[in-house]
Amino acid sequence: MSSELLSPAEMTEADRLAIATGPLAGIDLMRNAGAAVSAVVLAHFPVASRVHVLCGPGNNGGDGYVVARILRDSAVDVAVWASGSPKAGSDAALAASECPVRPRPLSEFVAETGSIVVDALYGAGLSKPLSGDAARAVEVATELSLPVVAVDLPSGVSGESGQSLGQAFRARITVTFARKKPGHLLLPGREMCGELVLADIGIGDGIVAQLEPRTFENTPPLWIGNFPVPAVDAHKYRRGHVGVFSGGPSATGAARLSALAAARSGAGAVTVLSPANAMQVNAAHLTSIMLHKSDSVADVQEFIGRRRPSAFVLGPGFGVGEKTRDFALGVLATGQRPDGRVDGLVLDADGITSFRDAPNVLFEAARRPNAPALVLTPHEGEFARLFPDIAGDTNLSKLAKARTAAERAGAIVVYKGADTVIAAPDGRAAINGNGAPWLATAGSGDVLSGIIAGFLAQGMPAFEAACAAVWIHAEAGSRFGPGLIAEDLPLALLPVLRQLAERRNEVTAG
Ligand SMILES: NC(=O)C1=CN([C@@H]2O[C@H](COP(=O)(O)OP(=O)(O)OC[C@H]3O[C@@H](n4cnc5c(N)ncnc54)[C@H](O)[C@@H]3O)[C@@H](O)[C@H]2O)[C@@H](O)CC1
Ligand SMILES: [K+]
Repeated sequence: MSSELLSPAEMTEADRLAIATGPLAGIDLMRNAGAAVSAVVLAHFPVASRVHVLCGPGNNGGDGYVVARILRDSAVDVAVWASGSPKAGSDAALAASECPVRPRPLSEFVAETGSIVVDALYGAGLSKPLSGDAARAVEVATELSLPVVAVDLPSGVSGESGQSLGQAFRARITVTFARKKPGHLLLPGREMCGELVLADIGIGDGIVAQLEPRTFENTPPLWIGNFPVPAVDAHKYRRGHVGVFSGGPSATGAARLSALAAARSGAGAVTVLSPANAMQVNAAHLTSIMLHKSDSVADVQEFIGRRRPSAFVLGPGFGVGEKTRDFALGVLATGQRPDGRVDGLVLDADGITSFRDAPNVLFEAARRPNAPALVLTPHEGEFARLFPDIAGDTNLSKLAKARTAAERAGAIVVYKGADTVIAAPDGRAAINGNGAPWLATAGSGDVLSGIIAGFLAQGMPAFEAACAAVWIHAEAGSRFGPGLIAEDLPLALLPVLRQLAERRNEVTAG
């Protein structure tokens, strides 16, 4: 499955395995990589006056020497600027020996407007910030606004984290090999890469499978097989019943947004659980969505026992405090009760913040055997409240942070942002790449929580439910575009859901 992502270390291992297994040798993979990059350069910049290929000392530089040879063979005016020379006997040294363009030292690098830069300085092997000649080369390219085609990764960007420690190339196009890396999707890496091209260099799916990757790009193939489509004889309660907790009389809108989203994502029934003093305002705004008074944990338990909801949303507009903690722990404790177990709880916003002083109480409840699946949906600030030490660890990427948090909490963690990461306690994680700035609008997160609960209620496993919801929410937002407000989102889901339902049917039929 090509939604797998490989860390730089995993990619090195994939290279090693592929070479050990044959039939391709290291130099063949390098020639394929160089050929893929040259094809991109020729296709995108057919009238470039000159191509400057910057070659580092490792295999990334090796790819660069192949590019220079192929472009020269295609009658392109090519200059090669080298930082150090490849180790004797390496694939890169062989590629350099086959390159007819005599390299000049990177320290003398000069370029002219109208030319193109191929950045083959460092890729997977980047081990420290760019300095000296490499940093100056970034400045030259930036100053002249030269289009940069990056080999594997823009030099200076970490394939692991997407962070750049110092200077880094900002590429127009990045050509990577076999599988994308986390740094291609995590910010700011995603932006530094420009357009991303994934090239097959002959590392087979079987080789990648041997590594058992646990990180994925969040795209439909990851979860379409679990995407819920109602059976012909569907009954509304068999399509799942979602309960959404409403805040007090002046904070009811968030819960209604969640409720509407849960309903639109296919839950057969949705109930807003409202404090007595907000019943009237909720009643005035609800039609197909049901309303139930609930002021205490006992009220919630009575509702669960009688109405058998399968998933809850708690947090949007609910307020921070003891009542929130009691309700969350009450729902999680249904795993220990004979009279109605709930499948899942989505804890968002105030639901998360309420546990800032006692996160372990929440995590212990989520870890108890048979407990409902807990899905936490923090943005950066909320994440730091629940996991201050993880949030503050500058050695961890956003991916590693979400993964560590999920393991600690025994919960699915949806670490929101323009590069949302979804992580499961079993180590799986997905990075979302279809986010759009239009989604940064009040109430957008409430809608996301509702979609997750809607899928949980329909029996989708929690990791897949969270991944699907994040992708669909982002897709709906980016298709809607400018002017989007949260009220628009539940309806904007429809064309996205329709296409997915059709695709799911094809998967089932096929
Ligand atoms: N056989 C293979 O392993 C293949 C590798 N490929 C290419 O090989 C690359 C990885 O090659 P390498 O592992 O040799 O790593 P790199 O070529 O990315 O860099 C390794 C070298 O650069 C030095 N270095 C790293 N960061 C530096 C910095 N900021 N300043 C100065 N020196 C620095 C390291 O000490 C090391 O000597 C991939 O990105 C890809 O482009 C492709 O050719 C496909 C086949
Ligand atoms: K590079």
